Amino acid sequence: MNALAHRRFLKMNGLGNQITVLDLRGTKLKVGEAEARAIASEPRARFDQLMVLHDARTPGTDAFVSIYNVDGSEAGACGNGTRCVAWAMMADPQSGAPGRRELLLETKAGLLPAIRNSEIVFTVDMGEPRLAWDEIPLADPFHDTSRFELQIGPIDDPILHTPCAVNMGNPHAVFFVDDPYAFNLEQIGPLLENHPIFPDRANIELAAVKAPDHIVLRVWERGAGITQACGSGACAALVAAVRRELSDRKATVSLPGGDLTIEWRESDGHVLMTGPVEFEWEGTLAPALFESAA
Ligand SMILES: N[C@@H](CCC[C@H](N)C(=O)O)C(=O)O
Repeated sequence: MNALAHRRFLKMNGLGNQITVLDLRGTKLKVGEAEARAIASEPRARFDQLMVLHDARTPGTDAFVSIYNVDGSEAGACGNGTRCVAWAMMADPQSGAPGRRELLLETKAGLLPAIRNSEIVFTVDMGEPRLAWDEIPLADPFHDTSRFELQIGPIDDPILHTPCAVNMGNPHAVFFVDDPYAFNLEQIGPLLENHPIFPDRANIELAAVKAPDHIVLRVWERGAGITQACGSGACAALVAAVRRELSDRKATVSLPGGDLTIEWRESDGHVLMTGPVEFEWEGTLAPALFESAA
């Protein structure tokens, strides 16, 4: 395979979460922070997250996936992007493996089995949430991360306070509120994402439990800002709601871009995320974008 050939990319979305899938399997090419930012500046390849496919590293897996936010930072998990990768590998008429209904992906956060339920609906096993303070990670040793001390706004009348921390392959802080749309997330999001309590920064969720099986959610994403949907954020919100005894272990999570079904499975503690993907267009990226990493 010629490493300097133009590389095909797929522009997709998962409930409006903008995803670009770039297949570098069969090459030694890599994308780093600078390359990710350069690709994000290409109008047709612009993304919230870039999913880069590499040859499998672990026997039994189908591909290793590197994940980048639009600011160039690397993430361990992206639920919506993983469903898009599953479509690209199982259903894309050009590169998909026809007939394949299951595959096993690997990211730096671990193994992610994916199942194709129908033409565009996929379930990803997002694994077990990590809940200890140093696994989130938090800067201070909170014994109970289901309600830890953090607030913004006036000390005696905070705007938001006492979130629940969950690591779903990436760090999340879930604030329970009555109406997620009543907050200026554009303003609050960056303050909380970069709060010193989060040494690796964090994704910030505003969640309202409307019924034991229904959560309304908005997310400020680390490295990407407000997105239409965040799959790992939806998983974190469900896990946080169960930890607070606010919801059932299976619920619909309604995001601005649409609904995901999330289940925190009792039998093995894994979190399953089910939802659709949409293919938008394909294009090619010039080799110059990868030269520095070749
Ligand atoms: N949109 C994603 C989450 C992507 C990663 C996140 N911004 C981070 O840096 O942790 C999803 O669907 O899970």
